[in-house]
Amino acid sequence: MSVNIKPQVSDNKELLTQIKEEINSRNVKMISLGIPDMDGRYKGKFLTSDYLISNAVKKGSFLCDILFGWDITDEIYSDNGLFSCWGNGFPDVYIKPDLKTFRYKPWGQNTATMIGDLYQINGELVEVAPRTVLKKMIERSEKLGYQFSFGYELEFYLFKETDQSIKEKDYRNLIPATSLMNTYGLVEIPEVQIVFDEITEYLKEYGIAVESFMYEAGEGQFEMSVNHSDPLDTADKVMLYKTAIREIAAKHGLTVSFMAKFDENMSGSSGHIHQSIMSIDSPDVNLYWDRSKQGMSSVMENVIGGLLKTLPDFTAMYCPTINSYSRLVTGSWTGVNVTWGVDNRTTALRVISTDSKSIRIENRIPGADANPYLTLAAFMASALYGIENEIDLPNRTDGDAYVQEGLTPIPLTLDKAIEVLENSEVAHLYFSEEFLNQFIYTRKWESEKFRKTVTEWEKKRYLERV
Ligand SMILES: NC(=O)CC[C@H](N)C(=O)O
Repeated sequence: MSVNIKPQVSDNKELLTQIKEEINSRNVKMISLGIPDMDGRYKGKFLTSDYLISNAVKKGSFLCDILFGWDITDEIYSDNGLFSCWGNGFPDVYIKPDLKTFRYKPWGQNTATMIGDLYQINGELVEVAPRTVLKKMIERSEKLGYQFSFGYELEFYLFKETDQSIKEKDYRNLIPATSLMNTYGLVEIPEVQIVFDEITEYLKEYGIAVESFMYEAGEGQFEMSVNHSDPLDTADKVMLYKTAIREIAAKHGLTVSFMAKFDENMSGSSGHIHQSIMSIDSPDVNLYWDRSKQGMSSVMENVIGGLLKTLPDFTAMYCPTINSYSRLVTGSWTGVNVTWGVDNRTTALRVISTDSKSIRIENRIPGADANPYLTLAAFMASALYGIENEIDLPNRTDGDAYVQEGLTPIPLTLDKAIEVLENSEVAHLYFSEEFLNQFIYTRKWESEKFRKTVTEWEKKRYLERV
């Protein structure tokens, strides 16, 4: 929830009054109203504040359902059986704003943002929309009495480039914002510091708390985390955070990349997820802590059991692009096998069991390129599966998980990950058929596009040799 809106208010009438006050006092002219698409990107329309208040808050804002009919480059999918396709004539759907998400945009041109839910004209929620998918998973967890809490770490690269210069250079020889590898370095570089001062200041006013930033293990790579919150709020924040950093960096002539592995010689960009579970009845009690043991509870053991059992099933959601898999390599600080450990950064799951409040599980598989609504839904499905079936705690891995024998690898290509997801019983128990079909189709499409591509690597390797 935005800091602009008083958090305790849940009544729509009162929220609307506050939004009107914000619009007037800050002279907001345009409001971007959007939803996450299948890749977790913020898509929708800019509405005038007058139109939003007089019309769209009640009736929603209409747009073509093509948002789920094309890929990341806006190329239209060819299957006429999809939710959105030529065969259906691309009808309208509408976004109904979630009033709690209103945020004044301090770096904008008298603008604010809102996120909504996507409905069909008949009033039904769009089943394939990622925010619908996550909301349904939340409903399911709440019915069982669980309130999930998530924090999100994101790594990204900053380049001294614009969209135009990157195109002109044909994506080669991009200049990083810092050209020295200096992980955890505390040397202040004024031109970088200014950007991060602005980002943290603006994000704070925007209602997205960021505690720190650091130089990561790549030239021009940084890490900045989104503080923990409930699943929907976290996913909303991650989507807006990515958009915000992109916009603020662009003001300084910089381009941000959340690609999982932009260069094989540089560190990958992760989207590590930190997670714990509270009881709905006592939201301050972390159910992962067992007081009598001064450590991990049986709920936490079951969750780890469920997560490990289904890590391969959901790898396609944690690593959704062709490029995601170039990040998953030995020694890259990411998990590559189905393992858990205590404060072990070589395993897929890292248990952080400091104290009764902050005991949690870090999932180190997801990349920064993943859709946060789907990574959180997948995480929740695995956790609920573990709890509902009382899955035993698997053996823990100590030491270097990259070199130990007998460990099961997670799927290491998109094709493999799609195949496992398609055959997953658990996925079909926790996600709707309509969503799974759409998601799997879109990932197969990515894979097929790549299969037909001749890469630079292939040319350099084979051209005059074979
Ligand atoms: N902060 C870290 O642990 C490094 C993570 C690593 N860059 C990854 O891609 O997973």
